Amino acid sequence: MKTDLSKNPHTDPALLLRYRDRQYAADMLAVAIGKLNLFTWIDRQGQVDTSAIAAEFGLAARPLDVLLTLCRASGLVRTDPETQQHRLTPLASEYLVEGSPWFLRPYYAPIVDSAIAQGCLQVLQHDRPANWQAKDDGSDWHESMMDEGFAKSFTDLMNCRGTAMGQVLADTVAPLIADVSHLLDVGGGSGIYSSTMVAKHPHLRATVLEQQPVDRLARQEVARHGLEEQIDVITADMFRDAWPSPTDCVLLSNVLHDWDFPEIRQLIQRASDVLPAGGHLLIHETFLEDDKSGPLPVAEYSVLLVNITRGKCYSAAEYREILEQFGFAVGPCRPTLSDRGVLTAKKR
Ligand SMILES: C[S@@+](CC[C@H](N)C(=O)[O-])C[C@H]1O[C@@H](n2cnc3c(N)ncnc32)[C@H](O)[C@@H]1O
Repeated sequence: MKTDLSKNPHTDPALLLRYRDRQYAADMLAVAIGKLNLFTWIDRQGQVDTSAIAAEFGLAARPLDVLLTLCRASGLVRTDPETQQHRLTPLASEYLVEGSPWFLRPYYAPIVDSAIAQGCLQVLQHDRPANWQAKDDGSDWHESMMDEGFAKSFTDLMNCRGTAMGQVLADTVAPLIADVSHLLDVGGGSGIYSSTMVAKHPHLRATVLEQQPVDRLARQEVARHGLEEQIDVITADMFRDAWPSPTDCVLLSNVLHDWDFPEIRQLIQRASDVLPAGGHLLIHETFLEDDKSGPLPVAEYSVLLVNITRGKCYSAAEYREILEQFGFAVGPCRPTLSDRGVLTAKKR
């Protein structure tokens, strides 16, 4: 059935997405409390920096950053902005330190050995994404996306989320899109963001760049919306193949959070290479606050991402630093819908 993509919802589905997006956070906390006894150790030290925690528990940098972000956002740890030393808050001191009369470790015992908690511990120690929802074949999300059945189900997941979000994104960037003629939607999934953008801004043309087998799903969806004249879908590897040009606006929607810093730099460099001076880059994501003390829903979502992908949630400040290195003048980060936002940058 064809959807009117120019029609926005009247409500924000944030609560519904948060239930799903926070699914791994409780188990990650259970590991910190029940397996590592992290808070008792920090209490005994008084204050510690990240490298001391990594060395004591043998934890990898990417997942440890996600865990500490969750602890800050949950009001359990405070990090001094000058020294980057971590200390417990009174909440953690009272309830998460062995010897306290109010110690809550037994409360987490039922989930400390759950499949998700075991995955969290593996990721913390080995920096390897566990499998997607304990899939039997042990594939991580990136490998699973090559499988036709998994790719269909996950693309459906992103597509249903993207319909409302794409409409709001298209409105949020409307002043900027007025001067854009061709959008390149890299890792565009079902093409829903190109579709909503074109539906709202009929002067616009778009290209969705996707890998197999998602490219076929994108073609089907674009056809279902009757937008084949305005949107084409090309099959390419975003890291290896040339990005199509000319384009005056690149969209990276929910793509960078799948990757670690080397891949993020590579994708931003490729965007910089393909854009003319004055061209735009739109990063549509869940952004952490610059000091990584929240927001809690984004810190919780980051736990899910670190478990299933090679990425996590980043702050706008982290993206800003890379964007400036690759010749972008970075604009504001504007909220869109459901804890998401868009960071805009203009090629100098
Ligand atoms: C998290 S999804 C985001 C989809 C869509 N942009 C959205 O916001 O819903 C990431 C997408 O990147 C695609 N992708 C991953 N690696 C890729 C590669 N090497 N080349 C092209 N696309 C890739 C995946 O197939 C997937 O559709």
